[in-house]
This record gives sequence, C-alpha cells and structure tokens, in this order.
Amino acid sequence: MNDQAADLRVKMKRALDNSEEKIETKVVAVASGKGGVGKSSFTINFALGLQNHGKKVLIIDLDIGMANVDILLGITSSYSIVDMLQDTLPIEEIIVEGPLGLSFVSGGSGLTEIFSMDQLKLDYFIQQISSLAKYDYIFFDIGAGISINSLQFLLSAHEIFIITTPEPTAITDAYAMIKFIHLEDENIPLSLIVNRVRHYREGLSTATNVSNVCKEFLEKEIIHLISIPEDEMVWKGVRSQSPSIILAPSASSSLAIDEGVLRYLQGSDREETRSSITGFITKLRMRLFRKGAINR
Ligand SMILES: Nc1ncnc2c1ncn2[C@@H]1O[C@H](COP(=O)(O)OP(=O)(O)OP(=O)(O)O)[C@@H](O)[C@H]1O
Repeated sequence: MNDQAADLRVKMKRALDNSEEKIETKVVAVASGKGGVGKSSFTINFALGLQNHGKKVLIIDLDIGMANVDILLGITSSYSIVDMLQDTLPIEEIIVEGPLGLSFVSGGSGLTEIFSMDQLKLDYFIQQISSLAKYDYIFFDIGAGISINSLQFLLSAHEIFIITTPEPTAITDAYAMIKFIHLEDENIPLSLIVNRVRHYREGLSTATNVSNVCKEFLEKEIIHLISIPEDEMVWKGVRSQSPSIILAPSASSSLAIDEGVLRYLQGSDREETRSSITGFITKLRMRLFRKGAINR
C-alpha cells in the first residue's frame, strides 16, 4: 500500500515537472449564497464566451445534488469524479466535450466520496488534476451555500466569482458568503456578477451596495465584473439544452456576457502573478489535510 502511494507520488511529481506549466491555468470557483440565481447558466455561458475567444476551458460540476451543467449543455457524461476515484480511471476518460469544444467533468452523485479519500486516492486524484494544465481556465461550479467540503475547493481556487440577483435575499446571502470567504482567506480575489437585472442601473446599484458594505465592514475590494439582464433567451436556452450564448449570440444577456469575458481577459492580461495548476493543488492538498478530510 505504502509502495503504491510512494509510486503515485513519484508519478505525480513527474507529471507536475513535465506538465505544461508553460501554459497558465487559472482555477475559478463560481459560487452563490442563494440557490437558483443563475450560477450554472452563467458559468456555462461565460466559459463558452472564453472558448469563443480562443481559450481552452474545463467546467467541473461540484454542485452535487443539484448538478445540472451537463443537462444545460445538452451532453451526457457516463462517468464522474466518483467513478474516476472508485475505478481508478484516468481523468481524460471522464472528460466530456460539449459545444464549441468546451470540456466538462461531472462531480458525480455525492461529494462524500471525493472528500473522504484515503491518502492513496488523494494522491491519485491530485495526479489526475495535475494533468489538467493544458486548460487555460478551470471553472468549479460550487453548490449554493457553503458546505465544509465544497469550501476546500472554493478556497483553493485562484479567484472566486460570486453570483447574485438584485433581490434583497440573494444580496444578503451573497454578502454572507463573501464574509465567510474573507474570514478564511482575505487575499483571494473576488468578483461579483449581478444576474437578472431589469436595467443597467439596477445592476450598478446592487454592485455598488455590495461593494460599499464589503469595503466598510471587511475592508475588502470586490470587483463588479458584469451585470446580466433578465432575458428570456437564457430560459429558452435551458429549455432547449442549448446555452443562450450559442442559441442567441445577439441577445442582451449574451452581449453582456461577452463584454464581461472581454473585460475579464483584459484584467487577466494585466495581472503580474502567474496562476498555475500546481498552486491550486498545493492549496487544496494543504486544506484537505488541515480540515482532516483525508482518512489516513
Ligand atoms: N439572466 C437571466 N434571465 C432570465 N432567466 C435566467 C437568467 N439567468 C438564469 N435564469 C433562469 O434561472 C433559473 C435558474 O438558473 P440556474 O440553474 O443557472 O441557477 P443556479 O444558481 O445554478 O441554481 P442552483 O442553485 O439550483 O444550482 C433557470 O431557469 C434559468 O433559465
């Protein structure tokens, strides 16, 4: 058993040494305080927007219980991370290709399996994740609210997108989430997406309110990445299992997403620090150990 673990660690180190670290991989966790605010629809459309700009993107659906990214993308995934761990499958076998070449991995039916890994499984998991350095962006679609398990992925990401709507309940929950994250890690960059706005001003005032509260009580800057209008094409896209940015590229929501993608890419270009998959893995490993999520 120990030999196997040592062997895996050597392979993992080799994978990391040989990994295409020349390519930057940014890990973004997408979260919301309240459920049903459009987190999955946003993640998919934003990821497709990045693909449209020549980026290679992978979505990992960790919204267990409510996992629906594959349904929204109109694709079927036969295997999940749970299968990868149980049957020692290479991660390539569980990656499904969606529209515009977007890649997708399903978290599976239960996070418990992922978070109750023994050392051997953790090493295998990390070895597989380290082979994802070929992607420019990896998006984790995290379940609404905070569970101790999904929190570890959330806090290991290079940055976090928080989605809210202008509804007071959604804003309160989004702020609670921001505060929680900030108390765990005050350096992690946070961006706010205001979804389903009735007009431009509503998005701006919602973002300004959240931003002011964050500044005053947490001394935390939060970037207003984008406001997305209420748009029936998003709903139509869900119904036809064809993401709205593809179904209706000139719909108001699609134009807003595209603007957000451009702004995001310009911001990323200005960043001085490099984001690598190794950085994400190092943080994740440390967090899983610290929280005692690993069965030794
Ligand atoms: N900008 C928008 N305009 C109109 N409808 C929208 C918009 N964004 C999302 N919706 C609708 O809101 C509903 C919920 O969206 P979605 O499933 O993406 O939310 P979620 O936050 O991921 O939910 P959950 O918490 O269940 O994971 C869907 O029916 C979707 O069509």
